[in-house]
Amino acid sequence: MASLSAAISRSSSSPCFPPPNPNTASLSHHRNIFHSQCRAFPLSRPSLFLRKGLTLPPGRESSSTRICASVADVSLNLSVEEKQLPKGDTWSVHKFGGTCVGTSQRIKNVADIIIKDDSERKLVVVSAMSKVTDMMYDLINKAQSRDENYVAALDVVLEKHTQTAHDLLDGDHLASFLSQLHQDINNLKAMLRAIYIAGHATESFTDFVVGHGELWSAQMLSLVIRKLVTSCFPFGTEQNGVDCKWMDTREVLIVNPTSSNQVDPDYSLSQEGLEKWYSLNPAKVIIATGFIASTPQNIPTTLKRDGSDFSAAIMGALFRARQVTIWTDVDGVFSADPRKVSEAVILKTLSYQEAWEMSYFGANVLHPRTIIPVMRYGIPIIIRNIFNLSAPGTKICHPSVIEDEDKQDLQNFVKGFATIDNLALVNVEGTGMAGVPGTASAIFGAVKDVGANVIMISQASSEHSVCFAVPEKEVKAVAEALQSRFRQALDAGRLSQVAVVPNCSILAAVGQKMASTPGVSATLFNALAKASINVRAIAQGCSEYNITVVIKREDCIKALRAVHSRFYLSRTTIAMGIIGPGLIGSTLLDQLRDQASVLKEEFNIDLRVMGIISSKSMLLSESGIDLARWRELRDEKGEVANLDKFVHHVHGNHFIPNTAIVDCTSDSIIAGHYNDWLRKGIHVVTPNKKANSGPLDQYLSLRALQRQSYTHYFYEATVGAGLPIISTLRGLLETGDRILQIEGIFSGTLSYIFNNFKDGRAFSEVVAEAKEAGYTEPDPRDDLSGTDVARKVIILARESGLKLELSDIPVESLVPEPLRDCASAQEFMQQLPKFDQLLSKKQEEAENAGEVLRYVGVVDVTNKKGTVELRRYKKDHPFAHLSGSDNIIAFTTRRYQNQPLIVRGPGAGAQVTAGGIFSDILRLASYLGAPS
Ligand SMILES: NC(=O)C1=CN([C@@H]2O[C@H](COP(=O)(O)OP(=O)(O)OC[C@H]3O[C@@H](n4cnc5c(N)ncnc54)[C@H](OP(=O)(O)O)[C@@H]3O)[C@@H](O)[C@H]2O)C=CC1
Ligand SMILES: N[C@@H](CC=O)C(=O)O
Ligand code: NA
Repeated sequence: MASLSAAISRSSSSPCFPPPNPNTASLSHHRNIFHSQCRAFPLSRPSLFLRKGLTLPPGRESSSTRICASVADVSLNLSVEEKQLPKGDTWSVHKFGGTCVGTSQRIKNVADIIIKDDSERKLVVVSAMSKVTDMMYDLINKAQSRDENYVAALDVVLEKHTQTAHDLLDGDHLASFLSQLHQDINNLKAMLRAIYIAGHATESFTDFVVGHGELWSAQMLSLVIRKLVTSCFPFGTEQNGVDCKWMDTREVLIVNPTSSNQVDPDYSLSQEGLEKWYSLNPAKVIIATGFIASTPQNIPTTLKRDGSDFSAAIMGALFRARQVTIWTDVDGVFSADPRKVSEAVILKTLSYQEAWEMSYFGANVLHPRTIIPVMRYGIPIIIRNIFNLSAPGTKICHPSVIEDEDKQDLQNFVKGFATIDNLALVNVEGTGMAGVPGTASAIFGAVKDVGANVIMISQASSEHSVCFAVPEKEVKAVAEALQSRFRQALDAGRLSQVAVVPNCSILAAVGQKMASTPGVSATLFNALAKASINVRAIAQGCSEYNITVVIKREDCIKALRAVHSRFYLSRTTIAMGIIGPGLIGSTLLDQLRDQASVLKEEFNIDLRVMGIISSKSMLLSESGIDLARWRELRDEKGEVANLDKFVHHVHGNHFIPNTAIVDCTSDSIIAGHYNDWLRKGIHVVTPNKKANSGPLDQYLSLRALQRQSYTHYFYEATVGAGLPIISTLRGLLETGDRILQIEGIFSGTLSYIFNNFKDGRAFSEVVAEAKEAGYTEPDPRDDLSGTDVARKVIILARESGLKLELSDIPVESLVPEPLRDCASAQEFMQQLPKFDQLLSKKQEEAENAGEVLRYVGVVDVTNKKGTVELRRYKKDHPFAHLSGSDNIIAFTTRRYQNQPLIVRGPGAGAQVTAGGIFSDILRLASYLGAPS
């Protein structure tokens, strides 16, 4: 060691290490380091002098003064008043990190943002260009490990800044910057040489070298601003950019090291330094170096991790700024880690305390120490994304401000969720602990002795156990220490065990208003219970800023999603599974696609189609299928249909509060699952008539189950498609009316056929048109046979309280006898023209009698029976005046006895049917709490 210090001492006069140039402030620091390193001299006076700002000896002006003066310095002509630091609302502070100034284009963008900020005065803190700080550390590492490559590495640093300066500057600005840069590089070369010779760099040497990145970026930015503003105001004086100065914060910011490799700002010395600096450099725009500072002994130092954020916060406090904006590359603080929770949102506001809590739990928020300086003066910090200026960012401020702004916001109760993984729980248990003072002290004393960090503690008031979480890697030592510390108590049975529960995670909910809002923890635990997450331990501080639960590590993401969605997703977010993307299903998907954003924005209804299944294939999605592309996605990512897997997927995501299955098939097997789905809490919406017109006992049990379970089953489109038939009937019944008869034309297909089967047209041709128009059932024989009408009659009859089976309704089939057993609908359609005469004859007979044919259904509630038949009506009868696929349904009731209540309109077709299903889905959302 003796030889090393000798080498350093010698190097001061060595030709390899040129004597410091007294003309620059940075070199006066340089000399201080060098002196303190050699322990040969006390602090040099010139630098202290500078910071005190009393006088500047000739040739000893600060580098900032020098650079500004090289353009035109009018500041020295200002009055004493103008040289006094104005504080308060006029200042806005910005901090730009390394990525924000990573390229010349980005530096220009930063300059643009600063110019556009219309605050009266601006203080801008900049970091070194991205990667430069690492490059500077690398120089030191190379030099002290005697690697000659430090020289080449320094050339790279020089080249990077030279290139950037050429991109950004020209004329005098460029010349003055390059001259300073070369001077600095030469000095660094000399210092690095000394480090190379010594094979060692002290902390202050390192801090001095590393801080150059900030010096260069601050100088460049200030010159770019001058240049840009000058080009905008070529004839101006004050606006012409002269009023922008750069600040070497080592001349202002004074900090004291603390024991934990941190620093504490010395506010009064810094304030003094700032006043002096400002009296020499009064400016409305100041570009200050982040990260670097000096000790009270004038030794260069840094503000350590996240130092530039800290610099900005301290500056904000010193200037009593209006606000401090921290520019980064994210839109703000998320409500949860967006890599784990795709639904995570950017928080508009956070209180200072909430920001602390979130950052403790590893969220990407400011380091707590960054918040302290501004919190003292209630200065808000805004975190914004430089790459997305349209995002307003997250504002961290005093809670009273938040209350004013966000009174309505429910999510204010719990702001965010965070997790800590790789923990173990330690449980010390035994009857001998209760009422014995000192037990907790003995437990945590033993933990401290092995240097473990206790992350959370929980003790039940029965005092029979103390449980705490420590990092997994420390748990073995902790357990051993406790076993040994409590050996006697364990042997004597006063303690029953020291148990370790490995593989745990902590989930924390953070929110200031949790303290004053009853039910927050109930909601949290309810969400965990719903997702089947077992909670191992719980802690809530008296401040109630966070509730912490310990869970199994494997449950962590599931738990995070479950609780996040409970607080952040709208209560009317519905995970939907669509079965049967045929004519009606695919029309529904298109309607959902077109309407989804309006529903979300205006009604807070968030409908997510998590799966689509046909009889052959299915498409599943974790967060919701893009409905603009579902057909392509099905072709690309579709898998073989598996109904169980489908239902499990749609219902099993744990993070969407509601599930609905929409059955758009006409399949009775699918309808047979409704019971099971409702039992599981899955809501069902369908146009499929099979469940309600199937076996009576199954129908009755389905309805009973629905009523008991608070799970909803809607089927308006089963009768009259989108027409309000079921809802009208329900309305009458529920308000105490008595239904006497429901009579009508219930088949859109048969209505269309008989509205158009005239003027000598062929029956089969009109049937083909009805099929083409999408009015028919998948197999048109279901319509022509009268079965479809019979099913509707049964549905309405049962709705009215009649206990009828489908077989109780006699039907008159229009399907020619020989075609009833055709293998397929297609074959039936091909054969049908052969039988056209059958119906033509009936039609002619009616026509000749001045009548029309209509296929009607009747629910005779009084006589408890239903009928379905082809009838003839006079041409002046209301049923004779229909068009298209019109249905007409007349309700004769006690209230509507003389004049029946009539509902009429298109009763078939893809759009109106899908619209009816969609309307049922919205009815479900409104039952779940959507605004009306
Ligand atoms: N058309 C209208 O005006 C009205 C229709 N409705 C009802 O709407 C429903 C749908 O009619 P529509 O769209 O015309 O029929 P489609 O035949 O066009 O579509 C039926 C869909 O269901 C799928 N499917 C059938 N069985 C299964 C199964 N077991 N599992 C999964 N998917 C299955 C089919 O898939 P794949 O293609 O693979 O077989 C197809 O995607 C019917 O119940 C009908 O009564 C109600 C009111 C009016
Ligand atoms: N095929 C049916 C469709 C509606 O239920 C009809 O024609 O009415
Ligand atoms: Na309807």
